[in-house]
Amino acid sequence: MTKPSIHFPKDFLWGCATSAYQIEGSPLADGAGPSVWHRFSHTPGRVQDGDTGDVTCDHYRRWESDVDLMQSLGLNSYRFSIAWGRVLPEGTGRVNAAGLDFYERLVDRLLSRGIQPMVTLFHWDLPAALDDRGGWLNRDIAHWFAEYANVVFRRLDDRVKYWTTLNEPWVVADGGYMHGVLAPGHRNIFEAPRAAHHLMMAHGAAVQAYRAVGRNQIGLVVNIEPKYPASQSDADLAATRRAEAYMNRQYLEPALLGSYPEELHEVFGDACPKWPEADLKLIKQPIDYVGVNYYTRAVVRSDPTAWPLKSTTVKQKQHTHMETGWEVFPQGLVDTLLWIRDKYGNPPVYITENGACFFDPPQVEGPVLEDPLRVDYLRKHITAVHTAIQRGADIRGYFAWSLFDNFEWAFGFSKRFGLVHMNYETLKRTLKTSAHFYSKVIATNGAAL
Ligand SMILES: OC[C@H]1NNC[C@@H](O)[C@@H]1O
Ligand SMILES: [Ca+2]
Repeated sequence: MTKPSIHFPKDFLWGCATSAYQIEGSPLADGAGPSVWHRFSHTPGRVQDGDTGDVTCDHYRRWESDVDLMQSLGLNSYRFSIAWGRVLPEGTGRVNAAGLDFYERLVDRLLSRGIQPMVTLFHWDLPAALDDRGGWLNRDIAHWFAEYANVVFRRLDDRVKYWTTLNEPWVVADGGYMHGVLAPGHRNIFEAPRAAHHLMMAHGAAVQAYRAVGRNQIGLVVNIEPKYPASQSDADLAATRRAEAYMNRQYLEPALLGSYPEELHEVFGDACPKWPEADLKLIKQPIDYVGVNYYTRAVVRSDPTAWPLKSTTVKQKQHTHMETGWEVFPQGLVDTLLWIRDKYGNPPVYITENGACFFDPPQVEGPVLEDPLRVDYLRKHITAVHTAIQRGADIRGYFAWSLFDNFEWAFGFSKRFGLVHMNYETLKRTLKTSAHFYSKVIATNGAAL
C-alpha cells in the first residue's frame, strides 16, 4: 500500500528560526548598546567554556550571503529577532539609525528573494541600560517596550507581515529570575512571577501599540513542553498539573484568557503576587496567532524536595544531546497542538521553533555533514504537524530551529541545533543532510517526508 501522500496547506510557511544574540556577533557595532547577554556571557563562569556572542556566526557582517543561502534552501520564510539595543542603545529615547538600517536592509533582501520575514521584537537580549533600571522587575518596562516596538513598526510594518512580541517569556522568567542560569542571573522566587507578569504586560502594551499603527499580524511565541504524569498517583497528578500551569499555561492564559492558572498559588506560595484587573486587561489584547516552540515532553513525578515546583522530570529513553536529555517524542507535538485547538478555541498557530541538538559527527571536511538523527527528528515532527492539521488544528507554518549551529545561551557553542554546520574558527557554513532533507520537504510541500 503506497504511503498516503502528505500535503500541507497551500500557503504554508516553511522557514528556519534564529535570534539576534545567537547568530549576529558584533554586539556593540555601529552604535549598538550592550545587552544583558553581552554582560552575562562576559561574566566568568556563566557560559560554558567562556563562550560569548562577540562573533558567533558573524551574521551581522555576512547577512547578504546568509540570505542567499536561505534562498538556496528554498525557504519561503525566515524567523529572526531584532536586537533592541541596536535600535535603542539605552533601551528608550535615542534611536540608533545604523541599527534600524541593518534590519531594514535584511528585510528588503529577504523579500527580494521571496522570503517572508517573521520578526521577533524581544528574544532575551534586553538592553543592559534597562536592566540597570530594574529591567523586567520594573513595571515601566511595558512602556519602554511599547516605545521600542513603535519605532520598529513604523519603519518596517509596510514590509513585515508577521510580528512576534516576545520569544518564550517562560525561559526569561524561569532562567533569568527563578534559577539564575540565564541573564540577568537572579535566583529569587519573589522576582520570577513579577518578571513574568511584566513580560506579559509588555507583550500587551506592544500589541496595543501595534493596533494603532500596524496593518499585519502580531502574536506571542511560547515554549510548550507537554507534561505527562509518571504515575496515576495523586501526588504525581498534582505535580503534573503544577508543572503544566507553571510552564505551559502561565503565559498563554493571561494572553488568551486574561487570567492566571490557579495552580500558580501552589507553585509560588506566599510569593504569589496579586495583580490589578487592569493589568490583565492590558495583557489580554487580541492576537492574530500563537507561536509554539516545541522540542520535547516531560514525564513528571512528585518530589517534595524539588524547588520550587516540588516535581522532577523522569529521564526517558532516546533523547537528544541536551544535558537534561530532551526525549525525542513527536507524539507530544500532536498532543500539544490538539490541546491548544481544544483549550483555546483553535487559534491560528505557527510552529515557530522545532529542532534538536545531537552529537554531530566529528567535523569532516566535505560538501555535506551527515546528521541522520536530525533528519529522523525533523521527519517525525513535521509529520506530527501534518497529523494535527488533519485533525483540525489551524497550523499555518513551521520553522526549524535552527538555520545555523549558533550560541546556545549558557551552553555556549557546545550544542549544535543547525541544519547548517558552523565552523566557529573559519565561519564556514556547511550544509548537513538535514538541510537537504528540509529543502526537499519544502519543495514538495510535505510530500517528500
Ligand atoms: O534551546 C534551543 C532554542 N530554544 N528556544 C529558544 C532558542 O533561543 C534556543 O536556542
Ligand atoms: Ca565569558
